[in-house]
Amino acid sequence: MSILTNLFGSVSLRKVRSSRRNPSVAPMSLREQFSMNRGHHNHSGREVSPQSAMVIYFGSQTGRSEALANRLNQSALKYGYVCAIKDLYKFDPDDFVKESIAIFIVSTYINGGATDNAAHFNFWINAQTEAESAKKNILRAQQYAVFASGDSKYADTFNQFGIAIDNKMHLLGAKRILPCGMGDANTNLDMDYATWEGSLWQAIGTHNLSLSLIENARLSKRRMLPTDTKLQFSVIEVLQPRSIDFGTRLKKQEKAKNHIASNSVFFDAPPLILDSVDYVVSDPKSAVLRVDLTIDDPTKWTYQGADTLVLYPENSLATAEAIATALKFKLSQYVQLIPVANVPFKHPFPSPCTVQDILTKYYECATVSQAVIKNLAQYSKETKDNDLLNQLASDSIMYKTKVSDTKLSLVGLLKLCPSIEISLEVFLHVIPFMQPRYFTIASLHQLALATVSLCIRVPPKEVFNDIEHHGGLIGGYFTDLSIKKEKAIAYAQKSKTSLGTTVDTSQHCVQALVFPSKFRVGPADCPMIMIATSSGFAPMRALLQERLVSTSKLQLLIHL
Ligand SMILES: Cc1cc2nc3c(=O)[nH]c(=O)nc-3n(C[C@H](O)[C@H](O)[C@H](O)COP(=O)(O)O)c2cc1C
Repeated sequence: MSILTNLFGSVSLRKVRSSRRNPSVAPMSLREQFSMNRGHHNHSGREVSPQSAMVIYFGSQTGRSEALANRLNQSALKYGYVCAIKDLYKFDPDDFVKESIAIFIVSTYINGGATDNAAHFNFWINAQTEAESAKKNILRAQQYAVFASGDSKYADTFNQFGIAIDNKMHLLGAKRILPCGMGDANTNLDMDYATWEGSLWQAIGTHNLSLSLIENARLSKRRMLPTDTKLQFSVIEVLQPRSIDFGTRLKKQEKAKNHIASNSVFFDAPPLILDSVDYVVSDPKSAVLRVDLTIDDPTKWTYQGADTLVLYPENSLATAEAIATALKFKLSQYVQLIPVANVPFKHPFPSPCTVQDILTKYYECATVSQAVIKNLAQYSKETKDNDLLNQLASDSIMYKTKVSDTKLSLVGLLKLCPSIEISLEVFLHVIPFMQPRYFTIASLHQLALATVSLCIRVPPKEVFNDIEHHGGLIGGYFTDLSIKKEKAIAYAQKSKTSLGTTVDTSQHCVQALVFPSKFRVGPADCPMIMIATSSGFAPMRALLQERLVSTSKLQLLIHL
């Protein structure tokens, strides 16, 4: 307790603004200032109200410091304090001098300078002199803390901007709450931040409310997870980020063990654009789709016939909407992921990200396994639903007849058991990640330079129209894409006369990669025998095309 008192004493204000006007009012400590404002949560964040106890300013180029500012805001809310986040781009000196506690979370950029959004704040603070500040009596009552975010690879200018702000604020007479935090993206920025944040709360005098912040989140959330699931990350709601450049950041973070994307191709694969989807076989029992994709940038993308295309499908928007409605998620909400300390972690989706993107791109929402049903059972509020889910989870025959054979989707299951209530955070630990699908390419690059063709076996057409039953994710995915393409063309044609609009392909592009395959044709004079059914025809089409290119005298015998 004496440590706390010491810490607390060291950051107490001599006088806050209101008490300065009235000498008879006793000075308030930082904790008292916070306490005065307890209960007035500012969830929307960035609008700073005059009575805000703490304003968090961030200077960020690619979003890391912005994300850390969100984390601090979230912690403050948990502790019940009024808090606001402000982009330094919107820095207003008139507001600033009235704010009693300012926290800066700032990254350093080129030559140790400010980030772009902090440029005019940097200009302002550099223009302030100690003498002027004393004369005008500004900043003297302000308390501040700085977390500098940088990279020790920039040895000479490591965290220079953050350090400069810390020194200058001190020089201008503001009271330093704790020493400048030194975040290093070259080692473990998250850990550096967590340590600094712990010290900040300790300095503020609240460390008796919890252990450390991340530890606290882990303990409180664990109880809500299914018994055999470990919390790997928590999810916080954030405002639309100023900069979303997760891919770039992730590449730079590759060295940090705990921060590798579960699959980095999510973020930087050059896209293919859907050209056409046709049924080459369509009978009531089975069907084969032929899909032609156009290569967006032929300089970055090449393949050989019969190579493997690794494709990342998406759930339909209708599916995401139905799940969001059933579970009361807000599709347009941005969420940020916070890794739990000391738990090995891989990014399941870019962070920040909208709930819509998470549900459509990064989680498998078509099929439901018995394991998923077992976990969901723990969140059903009505006995009837609970019993049914537990039966489906434990009885394989019942699962087969009611789920597997009927192709019941996650949406269908949520409709069947409407009392399931689950938070987004838990949902994202219960539902499996989206897995890539592998297809043999059925075309030859030399023949069709900008095209990739696929032959895909799918269930019959009709099933795709019903989101409560899945007809295989891939068939539904390509059907959806072709609808989006038709809409984009119709829109472009409608607008063409007045605006000369071209087709917006962004809505019907596909994220995919190529893996080399072992299927190769032998020398041109060597006979080939190929036997295939259904979509097994795909590699043959590619190999035949290759033969066509390599020989002028092709003799073809086809037996159907
Ligand atoms: C072009 C460039 C210049 C940088 N210069 C410095 C520097 O001089 N000192 C430093 O500590 N970090 C430097 N960094 C590292 C960034 O500060 C670090 O990656 C930071 O975490 C980025 O945060 P942000 O996402 O909030 O912009 C630089 C990064 C880039 C890309």
